[in-house]
Amino acid sequence: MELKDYIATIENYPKEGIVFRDISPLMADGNAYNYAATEIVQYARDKEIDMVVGPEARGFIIGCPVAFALGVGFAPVRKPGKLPREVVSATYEKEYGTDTLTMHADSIKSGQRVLIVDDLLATGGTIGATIELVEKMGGVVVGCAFLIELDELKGREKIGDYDYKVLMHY
Ligand SMILES: O=P(O)(O)OC[C@H]1O[C@H](OP(=O)(O)OP(=O)(O)O)[C@H](O)[C@@H]1O
Ligand SMILES: Nc1ncnc2[nH]cnc12
Repeated sequence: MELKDYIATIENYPKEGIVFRDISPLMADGNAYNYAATEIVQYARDKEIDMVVGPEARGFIIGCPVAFALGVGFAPVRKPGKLPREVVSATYEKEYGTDTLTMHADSIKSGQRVLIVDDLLATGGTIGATIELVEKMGGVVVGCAFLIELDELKGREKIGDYDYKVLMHY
């Protein structure tokens, strides 16, 4: 299946100069959605994953079906103020200023093997902070999977030597 047929490209959204890659046509097509999630499940199958972790909001869309298919739990990464119990936090640099992500402090047990799933890798700030959060709780990041990588933004550098899988490059 040619997954790029299910990605909409919107120029100058949400700001002038940004080329937005929209996954909603892929989500709207049952075969494409199933195919994409299954590709990630196959990547993860032999990694003995204990938990899938995904950043809000689009990381939930692809991370939850992957966790369900693997028969493991899903732990959300959220923006500050959204989780009601004790959290761990990680702050990362954005193009202008900083941003913070949080997870419930008990959402990963020490030694658990974690797959991080998100829709898109851009500058890598989100994946870098998510790896930091998982490791703060003693989790072991055994893989990272994305539908899309925007190669020019070099988010790959934030992943370093961690294993990763991408279904589409732009
Ligand atoms: O590699 P980065 O530069 O960190 O960018 C990638 C992140 O940006 C988008 O999420 P966004 O923060 O727009 O939130 P959303 O999923 O709620 O739309 C995308 O879903 C990734 O999580
Ligand atoms: N160009 C882009 N398209 C869609 N989601 C994004 N998240 C960060 N950059 C993005």
